[in-house]
Amino acid sequence: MSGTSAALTPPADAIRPARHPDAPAPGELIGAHYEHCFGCGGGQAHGLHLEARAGEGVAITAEFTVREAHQGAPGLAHGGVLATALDETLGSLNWLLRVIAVTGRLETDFRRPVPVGTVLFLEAEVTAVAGRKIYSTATGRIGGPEGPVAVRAEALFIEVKVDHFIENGRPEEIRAAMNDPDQIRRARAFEVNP
Ligand SMILES: CCCCC/C=C\C/C=C\C/C=C\C/C=C/CCCC(=O)SCCNC(=O)CCNC(=O)[C@H](O)C(C)(C)COP(=O)(O)OP(=O)(O)OC[C@H]1O[C@@H](n2cnc3c(N)ncnc32)[C@H](O)[C@@H]1OP(=O)(O)O
Repeated sequence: MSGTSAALTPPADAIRPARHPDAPAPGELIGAHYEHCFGCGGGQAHGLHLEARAGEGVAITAEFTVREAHQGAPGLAHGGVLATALDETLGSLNWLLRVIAVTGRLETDFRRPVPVGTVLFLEAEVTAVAGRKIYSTATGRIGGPEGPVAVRAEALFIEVKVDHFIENGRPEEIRAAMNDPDQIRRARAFEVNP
């Protein structure tokens, strides 16, 4: 059973997404946007350590290896962790648009169980943009990049100003992120439409 709610259907006046001229080249690895991000950061021992690469157009590919810490049922990935992998991959798309955006809505279909040790091959693309609303879709396959679909998602991201993080985040982490010596990561965390 699957379907998409009305909130994830772009309005009639939505436009096609435009890849930013300075977006990373297709095939280029997109590093972590934040060291302590549970989805992509290297500083999270039990995090997903998801690795994403720029694709053609406004598309991303990513890989995530399910580890013991990611179980829900014995030997199987937790559904929330799989949703995180989809969310993280979808979130990385915004780097190709050079827009800061947060997940407003994420609808997920779980089609096959995903055992520990499995590599999840993810693909995501932006399908439409309407004002601050960014519509996107993602799939996660097992057994190889062309393998069967285990999970898929439709999402709505909402563009925000950097103030969203500064006003809502905990001051300790905000200060530390602003002082990050990695200039690219700092820019990804805090620049708006550079
Ligand atoms: C330490 C700093 C680190 C900073 C990192 C920052 C950036 C990183 C840069 C690059 C990113 C790279 C990778 C990212 C990887 C991460 C992936 C994970 C992403 C996440 O995991 S991120 C966390 C979860 N996420 C939230 O924590 C959001 C909580 N939420 C809110 O903060 C507000 O809710 C907000 C801002 C979303 C909207 O609030 P708002 O006041 O600005 O705007 P408003 O409500 O008016 O909505 C405007 C229009 O969107 C429609 N709309 C809104 N929400 C909707 C919904 N759910 N369903 C259907 N439609 C919706 C309205 O209906 C209206 O539509 P209309 O314009 O047609 O009326």
